[in-house]
This record gives sequence, C-alpha cells and structure tokens, in this order.
Amino acid sequence: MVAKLTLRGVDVYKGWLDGAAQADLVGALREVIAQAPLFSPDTPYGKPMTVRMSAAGKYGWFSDRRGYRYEDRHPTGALWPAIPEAVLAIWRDLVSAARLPDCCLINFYGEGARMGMHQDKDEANFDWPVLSVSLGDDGLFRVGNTTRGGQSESVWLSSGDVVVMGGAARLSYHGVDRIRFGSSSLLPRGGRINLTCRVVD
Ligand SMILES: O=C(O)CCC(=O)C(=O)O
Ligand SMILES: [Fe+2]
Repeated sequence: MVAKLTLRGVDVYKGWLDGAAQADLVGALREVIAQAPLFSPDTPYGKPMTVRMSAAGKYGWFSDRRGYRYEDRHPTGALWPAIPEAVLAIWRDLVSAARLPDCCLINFYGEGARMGMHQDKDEANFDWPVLSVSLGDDGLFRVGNTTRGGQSESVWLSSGDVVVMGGAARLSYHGVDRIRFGSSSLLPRGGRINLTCRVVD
C-alpha cells in the first residue's frame, strides 16, 4: 500500500513499488551495470566516496579532484546505457510525461556506506524535481534546509519507496546517514541501491 508523507517539503511515497516491480527494476539495473560497471568516484578533496556509482541516460554524474560534474561518458569511454523503461514510468507517474530525466544516477551502498549532507545543484534548471527510488536495504535519509546546518528530520527509506524533491525543497540539503545492512532480501548480497533521476540541461 502506498502512503505519502512529507518531510520538510520533500514528498516520500512509501511502498510505491511492490515486490514484483522492485525485482523487475533490479533485473533492468543488472543489465545497465553490466555495460556501465559501478565505480568509486573521488571527492574533490581526494577521498573516494563510500558509495559506488554508475548511471544511465544522456549524462552520468561524476566526481574527481576537478570537482563534481555531469559527463556524457562512463570512465571507460563508453556512452551511458539508456534509462530503463521501468524507471521512466515512475518519473512519468510522479513528475512529468512531457520532459524525461537526462540522468539516472545509480548509487550502491554497501555495508558502512553513507552520503554526507549536500544539495543537488549541478543541473541547469531547478524547476524540475529530483526523483529517487530506494531498493534493497533500508537507508536513513535526512533532510535539512536550503542552507547548510540547522534543524533536520530523518526517515527510514525502504525498498520500493520513492522520494520527490521539488518546489522549495528542490535545493534542500539531504544525505544518507547509514543503512541497515542485510535488512532486505531483494539483493542477494545485501546493500542498498538508490536511483536518482534528474533533468540536467
Ligand atoms: O541515496 C539516497 O537516498 C540519496 C542520494 C542522493 O542524494 C544523491 O545521489 O544525490
Ligand atoms: Fe542528493
């Protein structure tokens, strides 16, 4: 059953994808990862991120000593695979059928991985929301403010939950403090996948 809650302006659709839809999505993502393997980007400060990443679509998000940016090719030089239809369907239902995302970032959180508080602000136009899908182990998602610091609220995101950050919350700081490794049986070796879809151009 889907239950919608709003956390500091961020919409959270708990249970948006049922078990069969989650399994389908994992199957489609396996094909993407086979063509565009996960890698660990370096932060601009030189430390590798604990989250492993890949992407699908026109652009992939990338980071190294030169900074954060979108790239039109995987580090191997290959074009990014197309965004799976099952991902686009979620975007059409919750964001827009008229404008599809340019990038579907794939984040993989293994045991101990986390993502520090940040804004998604490498896109040209912040009028389009950011949509993200959680699969596998639970992740503790934290939402703050449009400036760094201050109060924040957290919610555990479970497999099948979808988050939409739009309107005033489009530029809110957010992050993932920890995952409950092994809490889901969707991925045979555990871990959490998060898909983040964005309009880039
Ligand atoms: O893993 C998540 O739920 C959030 C990911 C995220 O904020 C990002 O990739 O920018
Ligand atoms: Fe983000």
